[in-house]
Amino acid sequence: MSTLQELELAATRPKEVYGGDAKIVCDNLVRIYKTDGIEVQALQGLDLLVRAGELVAIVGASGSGKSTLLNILSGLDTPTAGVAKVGGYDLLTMKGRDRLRYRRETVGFIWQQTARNLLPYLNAADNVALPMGFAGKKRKYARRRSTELLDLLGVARCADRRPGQMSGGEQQRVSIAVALANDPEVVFADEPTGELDSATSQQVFDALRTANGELGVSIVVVTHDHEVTDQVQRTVEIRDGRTSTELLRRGGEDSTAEQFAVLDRAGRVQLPKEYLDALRMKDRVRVAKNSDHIGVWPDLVQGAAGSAGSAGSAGSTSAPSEED
Ligand SMILES: Nc1ncnc2c1ncn2[C@@H]1O[C@H](COP(=O)(O)OP(=O)(O)OP(=O)(O)O)[C@@H](O)[C@H]1O
Repeated sequence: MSTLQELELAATRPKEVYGGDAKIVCDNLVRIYKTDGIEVQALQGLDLLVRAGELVAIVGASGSGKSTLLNILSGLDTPTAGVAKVGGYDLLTMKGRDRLRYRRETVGFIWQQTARNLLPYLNAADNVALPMGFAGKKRKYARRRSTELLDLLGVARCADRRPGQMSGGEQQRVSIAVALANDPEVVFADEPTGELDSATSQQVFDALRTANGELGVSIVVVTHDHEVTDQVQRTVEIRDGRTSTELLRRGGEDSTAEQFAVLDRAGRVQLPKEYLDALRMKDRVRVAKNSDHIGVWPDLVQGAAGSAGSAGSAGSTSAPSEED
């Protein structure tokens, strides 16, 4: 039993903060839309951590909640409940002036439609210099940084061209330079290659990787395209408003990706639907702890009887084999 002194000490000890020093922390994020009295839970307790310097893809089918998440992380929408923090900004409590500074200096954006990224009547150099002007940077500095960024992303030749005089891939690479102009901590890219062919998409991803590697900026790419997995080290899948599985690519470019399930703070794991369907797992599964893994088996008795909820049935199934 704890002494009073021990309890007092525990109470004064700083609590461990979820996510620690992660650049993006989403903890049990909920967004409910209400239209005509009908509620839609677009995000249903989403957890996500993105560390400094990571290049992460967030994928999900249409309606899974990607745009909702992106709108919250970009400061355009406010979540209903939960925690959402980016670069130290609390997105639930952030107000007017902070919101402006956050959107101008802490994060950068690349949208699918070029028209949202670049002004058609400015050349590439001026497009990149523009956000620096808004942030109060000197013209000379803006010029120099604009040249450096266009050079880094392989589009120095476009400096004097307007968007209409560039290819789609060049426009997106200039858009990356615009997003990086104010040296943000995180860049969000919404379907950045959605309108491009695969060779051009490759160039855009090469540019994103260069920005990530050379400048150390965290980059989050949101897309419905699962092929993106080949381009990044970590892919997080959203399903039904929650992060479900992660694919991690450890090692070099040619390494194969390993699939992981997300384990939340309450110990919940969402198993991939195809695994559940293949083994006809429903309502309840048997679990057993082994020295180095936890096994999960279908409840065979329940499956055979077609019944759900009969107490004790899990205990009466045959013992799982160690091969699983
Ligand atoms: N403004 C809104 N009002 C009501 N429901 C909404 C609103 N925006 C999104 N939803 C609903 O929330 C859920 C998640 O939508 P969201 O747009 O975030 O998904 P998504 O993964 O971005 O889909 P897509 O790839 O098609 O853009 C969907 O069921 C959608 O119908």
